[in-house]
Amino acid sequence: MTRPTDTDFTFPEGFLWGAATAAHQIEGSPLADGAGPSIWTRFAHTPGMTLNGDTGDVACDHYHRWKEDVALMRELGLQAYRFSVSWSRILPEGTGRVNHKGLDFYSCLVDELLANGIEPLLTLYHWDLPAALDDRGGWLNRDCADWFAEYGRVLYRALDGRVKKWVTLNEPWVITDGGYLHGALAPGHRSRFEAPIASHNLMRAHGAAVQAYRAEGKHEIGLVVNIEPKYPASDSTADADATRRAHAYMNEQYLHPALLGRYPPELKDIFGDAWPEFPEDDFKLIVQPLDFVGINYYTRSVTAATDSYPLKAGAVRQPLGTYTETGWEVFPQGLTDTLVWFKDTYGELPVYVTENGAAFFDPAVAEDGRVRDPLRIDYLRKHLSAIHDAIAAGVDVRGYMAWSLLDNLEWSLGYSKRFGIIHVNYGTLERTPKDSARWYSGIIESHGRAL
Ligand SMILES: N#[N+]C[C@@H]1[C@@H](O)[C@H](O)[C@@H](O)[C@@H]2O[C@H]12
Repeated sequence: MTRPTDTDFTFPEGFLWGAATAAHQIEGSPLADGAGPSIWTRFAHTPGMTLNGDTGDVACDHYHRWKEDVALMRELGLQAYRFSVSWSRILPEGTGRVNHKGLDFYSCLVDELLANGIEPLLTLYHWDLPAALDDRGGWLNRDCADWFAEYGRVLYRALDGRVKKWVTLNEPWVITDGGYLHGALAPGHRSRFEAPIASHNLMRAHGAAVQAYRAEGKHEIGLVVNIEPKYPASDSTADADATRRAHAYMNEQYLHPALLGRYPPELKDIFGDAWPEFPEDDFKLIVQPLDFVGINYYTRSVTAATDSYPLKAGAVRQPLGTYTETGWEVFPQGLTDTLVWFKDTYGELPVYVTENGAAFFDPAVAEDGRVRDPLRIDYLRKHLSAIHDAIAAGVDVRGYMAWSLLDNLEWSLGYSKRFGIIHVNYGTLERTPKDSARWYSGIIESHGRAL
């Protein structure tokens, strides 16, 4: 990675600098104003499912503090804010009756963002399926494509024009690997037979939501995936094969159907008799022209053959590596490699880095009011430089959303991991911009030249 000089280091004109969150992780008040429960409301209230029994009942109380949070975004000079909508605030039963108080919350948030010169990037689905739809089979029910398109249409009609960048799904790999294969995330299923069905239906729902947008909307829509580049632990055939399987399973399983209209062949090997024969017609729905793809990047995996189920591949800890609080290696080159791989594999489609960040053990707010988080500044600096290297290599990267705006609910890990550039005191809910927020503010102001 080259260390740029001030003169030659620029990000493209219009490169969008922002931060990201998700509804269930920050809002709190999951049942307020007529909202219905989601699978995460249920999952977190099921004993043993989350660390310390942590729930999203309060979270960062963004549901009541959204104006304060937008003011903080303005203070930091954010140009964009990526957030998600809680489906069951809009449609408490998942389909049918619209809860207008829920719609009003997001309409007011969007207006406040726009009034402060901040562009909204709206994610339709960031893991919090209405519980009422899970009762009808959730992502295992092929009707989910119609449900999701109906939900999208309600939001498109209400917000399109004020919202000009839409995302259908956030990280379908995590939704199925966590929620249907290994059971660590809501709805907590553990089935190698269910996981491929949920994955496929998520992609059908993605296609249906994009189709619905093309009929209603006039702006941009895309898909957000998490990509973790895989590097073989040795030059053995076993490790090379394991790396190929892991790459296909995590990195190609959703982009291939969405952009190429087919699954990577390794998936049939991985799932064996649990891999269904999907109707060819499904791919006509799944493949829809996209305006961009969002890539969430956190780390890499040095991959070796293991007896893990069903992948038979696993990550090898690097003895000289630097690791975050979530056990992820800090490897900025992996972001450059990922962005170049995306362009080489899928072509010239515009890309946003829609999440990038790290959990470190942050100190409390000091007496001088600062939260000193040098490791996060170093992480963000190196990954922004890595993006610049990818841009220099010809990748059309359009923006960067730091994960996350606020310390928040890290799903099953509860409040134990802090990813925010803004510290949240979970007792008082007081917000304090960390040193990394002040640093990032300077990066935005200099359009990256201060890196
Ligand atoms: N873990 N972790 C941090 C972060 C998670 O908080 C987000 O909700 C996901 O989109 C993605 O997994 C990344």
